[in-house]
Amino acid sequence: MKRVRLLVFNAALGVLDYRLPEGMAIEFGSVVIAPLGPRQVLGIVWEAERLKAKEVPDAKLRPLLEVLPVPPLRAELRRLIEWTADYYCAPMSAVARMALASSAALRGGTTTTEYRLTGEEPTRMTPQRAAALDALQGEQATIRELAELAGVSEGVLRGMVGAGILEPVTVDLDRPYPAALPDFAAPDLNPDQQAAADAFIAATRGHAFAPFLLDGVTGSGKTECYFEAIAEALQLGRQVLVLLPEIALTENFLRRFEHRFGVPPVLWHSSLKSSERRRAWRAIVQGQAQVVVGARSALFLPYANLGLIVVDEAHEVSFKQDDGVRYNARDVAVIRARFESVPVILASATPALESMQLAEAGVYRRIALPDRFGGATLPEISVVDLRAEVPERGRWLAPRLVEGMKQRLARGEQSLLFLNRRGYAPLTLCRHCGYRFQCPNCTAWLVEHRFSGRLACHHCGHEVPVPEVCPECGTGDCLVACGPGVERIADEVAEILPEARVAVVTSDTLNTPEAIGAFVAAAEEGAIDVIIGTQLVTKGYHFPELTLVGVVDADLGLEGGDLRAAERTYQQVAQVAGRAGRGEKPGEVLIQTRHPEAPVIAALAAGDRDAFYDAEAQARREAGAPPFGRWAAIIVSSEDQAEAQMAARAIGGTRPDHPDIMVLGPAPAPMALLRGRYRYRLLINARRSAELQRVIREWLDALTFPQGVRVNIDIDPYSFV
Ligand SMILES: Nc1ncnc2c1ncn2[C@@H]1O[C@H](COP(=O)(O)OP(=O)(O)OP(=O)(O)O)[C@@H](O)[C@H]1O
Ligand SMILES: [Zn+2]
Repeated sequence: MKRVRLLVFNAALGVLDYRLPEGMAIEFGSVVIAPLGPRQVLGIVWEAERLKAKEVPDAKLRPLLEVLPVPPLRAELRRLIEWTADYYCAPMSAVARMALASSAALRGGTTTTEYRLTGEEPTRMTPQRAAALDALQGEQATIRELAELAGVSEGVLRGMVGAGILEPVTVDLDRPYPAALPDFAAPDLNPDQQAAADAFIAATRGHAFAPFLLDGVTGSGKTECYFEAIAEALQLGRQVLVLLPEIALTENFLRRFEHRFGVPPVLWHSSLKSSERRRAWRAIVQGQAQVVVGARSALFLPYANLGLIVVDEAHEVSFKQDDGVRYNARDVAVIRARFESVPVILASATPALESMQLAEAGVYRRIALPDRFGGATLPEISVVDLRAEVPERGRWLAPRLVEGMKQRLARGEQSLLFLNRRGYAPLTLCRHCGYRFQCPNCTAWLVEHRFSGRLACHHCGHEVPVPEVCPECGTGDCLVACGPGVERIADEVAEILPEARVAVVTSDTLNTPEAIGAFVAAAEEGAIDVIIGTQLVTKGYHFPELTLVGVVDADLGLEGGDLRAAERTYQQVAQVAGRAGRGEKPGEVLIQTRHPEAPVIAALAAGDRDAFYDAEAQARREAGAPPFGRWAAIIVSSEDQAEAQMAARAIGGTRPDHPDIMVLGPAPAPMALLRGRYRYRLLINARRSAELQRVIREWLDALTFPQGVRVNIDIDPYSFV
């Protein structure tokens, strides 16, 4: 009899033993189906000595049912799953789920059925059918996805299939992706770039763990350098993973990649259609997908023969996942590279302090690109002290910035205004009674969006139409907007530069690949004079005619208790400043602030990056903050406030007594109510030497909580709300 230990996809059970039936062939990493009570469960065959399970006598073991027809997860990936679960105190099954990503892809079947419009007019028209006809032009997807797109029920669409208005199409999931050509359009690199590329190429050939920090100023051509390493991996027949911080950047990357290698890379992100997802996953496990570019979820996929990992814009906070498994994709990418014995390149113009520190300690090899490519110079940065240079009443742009924009418009150049606030105004209140619009589910104001005529919560998605009268006092026409969002700045620009063509760029307006593509094309063609955007436009883009950048409110990021607030402000402003003057014409940056004396603003104005990093490192060292000490958070939540508070107190009351660990709280979270759940937080500060995870696990494992209470552990937290 042979015993098999499974990691099962059920967080409560975790690990279970089974019997291997006669004639069934498995290996470690095989993906299998096993019985669980009256149901079935997915599992991965694991090394028994690495997973603890409840001892069950042989006679009681039930047999495995089936081995799925996919390659077993390789040992390197199994080790990564173990490491991630252990480090982030997450269930292993939750981590492993990210490797499998699509249960449909596991189930044989190399084709699937999608539907599209036939062009046939319905003989019986209904409002739903009309809506579907309208929304589904040019679309092809499963019934469920089409129903979502069109906002009608699946039943309506099935009826349309019956009536011949929609037709099925068989999609081949194993049709190969076209081959990328390493020599399609190789650039001439300048000497610095060549040195960087040579180091990356040698490491890629070497097939050993080699972490790099590619620290190059904005516009230095970091992408071109790591493209050379990708070309080398392609020559060697090895796969490459490129992680980008957000989907919005992939469109731009795609175009550059295609320009360099002749074909687009394979995309991976959360909004892929199910057929695209299945096709990509299968090509990834079979090694046919050569270069995969994606958001952080691409990190755990079962690559057949990974040869290189690139993390671009590696300083970005969005690499940290803030729900489910709370991992940092940048850090786990380095760990994956170590298990896979491959190089990993972290690229950024504004590296995280943590990465700088590791480079200084010699753990990462730092490769510098100190100059912009092609003789372009870094922009001239100056500070606009809003206390001295006051914008006109009811306006937000200081006269100097307005003047600069007028000049750019007259010269046919572009300006970019950065304000990290979506919508029209962050707070709306009643002039008559002072009523403030607040989200019923969250500790947050509702943000007015004039484009859509709605008040929206940016945390839970709650939305209401902007009311005619105040819901509190019933007065009409009494709502006042407080503070600016990008939409309000757009109104101001329309008043001061009525002839300017303006694009507002936020996740509300740029939410599809088509919209992003159209924006980039318009900006490149010079069809846009003024871009007004959130952090979405701060990085990655290259518009040669853009010569003026205005930071509308540099103080915004410094509010709130985030321990990395100064660093984040530095990065955002330096990145957005880096969009100016990338072509032949020099760039200018104006930073509006009420605190010109703040160290981060002063460092930005002086262009003194080292001074900023030194001061920041010093402050963190004194606070025992990362990378010198460590933080962890425990977040307790429940729909019942008393229950949440009690659970938080129980945790606080049993805090470990440990010389290297300090526990702060529990206290109500700054976001005390989020999506209808009451939240309490504990913050843990530890020395690097403390076995932080073990201490937290033992501490919490000893407690039991009511059903409705969720206790989340956040190791190396970025969010302090
Ligand atoms: N060797 C080269 N030959 C031709 N064009 C180049 C070369 N190096 C860089 N460029 C061009 O210069 C521009 C800036 O390069 P790139 O966008 O890679 O810079 P970056 O370092 O990633 O900047 P950022 O951090 O600001 O995004 C791009 O349009 C790129 O195509
Ligand atoms: Zn809300």
